[in-house]
Amino acid sequence: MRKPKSKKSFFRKQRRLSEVEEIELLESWIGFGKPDSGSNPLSISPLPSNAPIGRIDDDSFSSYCGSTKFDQLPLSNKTKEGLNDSKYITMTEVQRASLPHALCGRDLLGAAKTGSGKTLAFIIPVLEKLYRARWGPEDGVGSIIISPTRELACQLFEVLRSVGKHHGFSAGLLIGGRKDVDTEKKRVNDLNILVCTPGRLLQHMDETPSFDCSQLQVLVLDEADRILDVGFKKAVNAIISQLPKQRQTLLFSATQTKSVQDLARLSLKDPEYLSVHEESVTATPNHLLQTAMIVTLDQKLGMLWSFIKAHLNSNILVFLSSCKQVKFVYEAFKKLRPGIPLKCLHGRMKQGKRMGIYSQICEKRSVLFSTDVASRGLDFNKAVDWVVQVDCPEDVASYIHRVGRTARYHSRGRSVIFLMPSETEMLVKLQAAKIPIQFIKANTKRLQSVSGLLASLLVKYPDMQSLAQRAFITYLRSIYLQKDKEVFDVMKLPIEEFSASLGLPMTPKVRFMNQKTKCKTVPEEAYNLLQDNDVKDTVSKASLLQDNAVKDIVSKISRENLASVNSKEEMEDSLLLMKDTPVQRGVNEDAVPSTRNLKKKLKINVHRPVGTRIVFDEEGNTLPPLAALADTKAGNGLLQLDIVKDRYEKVKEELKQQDKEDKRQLHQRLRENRTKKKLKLKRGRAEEEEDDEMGEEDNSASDREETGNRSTKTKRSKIYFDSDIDDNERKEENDKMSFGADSISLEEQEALALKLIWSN
Ligand SMILES: Nc1ncnc2c1ncn2[C@@H]1O[C@H](COP(=O)(O)OP(=O)(O)OP(=O)(O)O)[C@@H](O)[C@H]1O
Repeated sequence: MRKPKSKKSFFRKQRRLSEVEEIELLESWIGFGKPDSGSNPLSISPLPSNAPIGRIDDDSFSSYCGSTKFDQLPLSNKTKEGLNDSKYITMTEVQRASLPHALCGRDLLGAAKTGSGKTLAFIIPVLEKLYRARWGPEDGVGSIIISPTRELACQLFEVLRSVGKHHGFSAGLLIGGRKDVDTEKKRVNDLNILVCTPGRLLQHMDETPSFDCSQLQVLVLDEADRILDVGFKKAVNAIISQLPKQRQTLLFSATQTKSVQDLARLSLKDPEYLSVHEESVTATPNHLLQTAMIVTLDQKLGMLWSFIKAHLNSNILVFLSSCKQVKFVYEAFKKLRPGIPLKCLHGRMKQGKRMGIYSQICEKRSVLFSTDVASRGLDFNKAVDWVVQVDCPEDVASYIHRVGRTARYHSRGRSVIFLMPSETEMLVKLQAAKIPIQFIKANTKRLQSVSGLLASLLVKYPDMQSLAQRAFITYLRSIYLQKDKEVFDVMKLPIEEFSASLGLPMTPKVRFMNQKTKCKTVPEEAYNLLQDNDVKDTVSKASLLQDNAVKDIVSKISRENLASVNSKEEMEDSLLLMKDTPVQRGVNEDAVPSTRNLKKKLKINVHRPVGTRIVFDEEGNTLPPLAALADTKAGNGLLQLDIVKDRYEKVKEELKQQDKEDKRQLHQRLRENRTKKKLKLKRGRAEEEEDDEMGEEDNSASDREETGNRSTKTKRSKIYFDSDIDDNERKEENDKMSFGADSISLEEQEALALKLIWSN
């Protein structure tokens, strides 16, 4: 709802200085007209008397373009002091390129690699613009900085606080997940700079009566392409419709949008497009060493576990595709105790906890399991050594942002992505986007399988079983919902093996997957073409076909196009081997990490008897081998295996029954709860009506309170989604709302309505 224009604008006009006064003011604090030709090699030309406030003429503009240090720019002393205190002396490339334009008041689209210092490129102009306009508390909101996630908003707020600490502006952090909305509502209009997520900002625009942005001077969208993305489309359109058109707009991201439609929504005025690293050989930071491995879905967790065990002294950021997967892997690995602190971060966590995790990861060696909530903008104090992408990102932009959490500013970093054989098309896309990746193989001697351990955990901790089931379903759903069908095909996934790899005794039903189409993925003729009987016995049909797909894709990638990477020795690692890199050597089919070989070598132990005791050493290693299977190697192996299989089947059956019973009980409980809630609501309304009749003579204060309460009771509150609950989860919520398995049937609803009528 657009509010009527306040009287403030009128007073502000009255307060505005004459042009001459403005120029004098500028001169007094930025030293125009007094070039220090002695110490400063780049003397600053005086501002012409007719230059509008906040703009630099063409001559002086070009001299600023050559500046390399912040103190060579016409910045206020307060900003300069703030920069000095924060140890920002020399400008980065993106700052050098964008600051002169932004200080001229131009609209900007800035694109530069991750970790290249884009934050200061918009924080400084925000401070300067308001300073030049002599913004004060009574002027209200002068600048809005929008970030797609809460953590990033907090980080931006901290940078603003440290660089702007000598200024007198008030700034506020408006993000979801905070309960004190009412306090925020009272104070939001006194703030000059808002750092916020789209959901919370829109909530204030809609619900806070005094909220006024009509005087806005600068709008900043950090991670602009994400904010202009479909996920935020409605919220952003609603926000922009309430902002004045006369403003400066700054858009920054490592993967900038050029979509005319997107930009039209922002009504940019003759914007400058600065793509700082467009000429660069790579789209990712130069100090980042990127690798890829072919890992089948059922081997992912074993590979991740082995990776963590091989890098116990590193800070590792692990990306998974959904909150539920993060929860499961985090809980399971925590119980298996790898010997390094584990943390998790996802959109479903309480805000306080999320912030705690974020600051902890900046300090210690640890492993952080996260959804894409941590993929954009977060700096982690340059502390991340490794980025591991267990699940493939949705697109190239996502990949760039994820790996960009390491190798920030001048620091080094490494990354590895686990690609399933069916996802190798992603490599072609990454290569086309100038991302240099080396293929690596795992050192099979160091690989440890965890599926057996997980199966035991699931028996020991029943809660873990539902976590595993949900992780399984949400993963498949996330693949199913992916837009890029060239890369993501849920029908190509080895579902049974995946389920077993999570330790599940049986494969959960996946409603959205049609079994018939599933069979189509592996045509019988294609399988028969493979003559190797030995292989036929041991390897699933699906993985064989996927092997061929890998080879096809790898052959597409030409050696010449790959940018040079650091020496092999540097990358040789105890777990990751660089020796056979088919991408670099050209096509060598033998060198392609075959799922067949991996499968043999990994020996995933899905048939280990459930409930077998696991013994750990002090580092969290399991003490091998598990007795039952060790015996199979001995003479009585077959007999032992039969016993184990029998027991496994029995437990499987028991769990199946238990599962059915649990589901039945859960449904019953949900039904009861709903009935209770409805009855309670009904009773509450009846009481209120009674109170109304009795309390007609109450004083006005209590009347007001009553009206307020009632309005909150009857008002259907709007849901402001925060960005950082991942899209899949959101879709899932919607699914639940519309087709929820637990929703009551029509008959039940009718019965319930009758019950309510009779109870009156
Ligand atoms: N001029 C500078 N001098 C020294 N350090 C700097 C400078 N500018 C930025 N940095 C540091 O570089 C790191 C990355 O900066 P920043 O977070 O702004 O990068 P970014 O380009 O916004 O990254 P992303 O694309 O991931 O959001 C930060 O730790 C920041 O403190």
